[in-house]
Amino acid sequence: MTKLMLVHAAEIATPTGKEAVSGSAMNQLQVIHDGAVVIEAGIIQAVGPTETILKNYDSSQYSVIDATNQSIVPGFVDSHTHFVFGGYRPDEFLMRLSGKSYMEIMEAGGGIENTVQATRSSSFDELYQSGFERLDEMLAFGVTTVEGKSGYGLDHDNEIKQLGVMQKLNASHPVDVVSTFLGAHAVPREFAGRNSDYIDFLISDVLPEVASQKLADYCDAFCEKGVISIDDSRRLLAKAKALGMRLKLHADEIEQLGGAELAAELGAASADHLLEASDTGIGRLAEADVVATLLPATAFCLNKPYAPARKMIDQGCAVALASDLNPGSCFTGSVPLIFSLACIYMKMSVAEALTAFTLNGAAALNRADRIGSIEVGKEADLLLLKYPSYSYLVYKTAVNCVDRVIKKGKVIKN
Ligand SMILES: N=CN[C@@H](CCC(=O)O)C(=O)O
Ligand SMILES: [Zn+2]
Repeated sequence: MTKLMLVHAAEIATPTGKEAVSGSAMNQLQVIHDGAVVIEAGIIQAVGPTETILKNYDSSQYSVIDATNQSIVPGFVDSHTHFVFGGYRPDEFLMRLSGKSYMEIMEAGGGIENTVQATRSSSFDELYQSGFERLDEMLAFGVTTVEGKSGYGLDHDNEIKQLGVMQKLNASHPVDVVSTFLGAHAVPREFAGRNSDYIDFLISDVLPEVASQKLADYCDAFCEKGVISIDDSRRLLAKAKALGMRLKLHADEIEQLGGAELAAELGAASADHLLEASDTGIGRLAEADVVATLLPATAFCLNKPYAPARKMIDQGCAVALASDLNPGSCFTGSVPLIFSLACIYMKMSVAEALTAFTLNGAAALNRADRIGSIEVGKEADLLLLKYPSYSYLVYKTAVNCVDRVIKKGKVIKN
């Protein structure tokens, strides 16, 4: 049994609780100075001042890490990514730099469809290998749990292939992978102009297998003008819910369609993007306890206005932050970049951003009872930062502050 003790951390900073934290409570962290954490069998046994912990626990029975001059925060939970895919799309990035919009590129046959072709022609092993390397990169930023979506297969076999890759990555990589079925990411060429027929196909030919074989925990749709309509999203997600799956929704990213309202109506775990969410939609998310997952690196890469995080928190929403790592709109999983964007441009406090990237990310994956905070009984997913306070996550601007990563009580990145 691995027994680990971290002592003399300049600061242990964590949100607390077993569910999403909303509104003004997002700003309330528990901060312990000269703190210690006791871990046995991957589970946190005690957290407190080092002096108290050393009185109650015999340190000679533990591997001890001296965290002097360092701070400890929970492992980051990146609750929205598309990290399993074939091929790259740098040409589209350059097209956007010279003025083309994301939707113009997609409508001209590029965008997601490009990655669909490359993913279909990639083998399972190729996707597994590149997925593994991307998880390594995320781990280096302190991400200990990641959500990954299918949605680059858009046919039966290739959607199942992507989900299978994520299942194997979850079993073999130290980072935990939570899978989402995003067959409704776009309408593939074979179904061009027959959007509702494509949703019928997903409902009859793919979704039942995904649900019954437990290939994904969540079902999601890119609910956007010209992609998947509100009605088709509702039909698909209602069916997924009836089959026992939990729901997410790409909502109100580019146009205000009422995606936030739909996510609330269906009781989704999260509504994601929300750059254009209406005031009514924001109110509904707060009422229905749907986590508002914001992806500022995407707004940054697309040069769009950021989601109204301040308004959402002030209106009582639980906000999560995630990367949206994908080969098109946002090819970065940079946690430090996201902290900077959230605090400098979205007016979140560093404490709110930390809550958003840990406990609320965990809540967006229905795992807040197990991960997302440094509390007795939770899995020991912790980060030792190179600096003495969590405020350096923003103060040391856009630079990785993570020194060591502890996953389920084991040091996995030194
Ligand atoms: N908006 C839709 N899906 C992704 C982009 C996927 C892609 O362009 O490949 C997103 O969340 O940003
Ligand atoms: Zn996405």
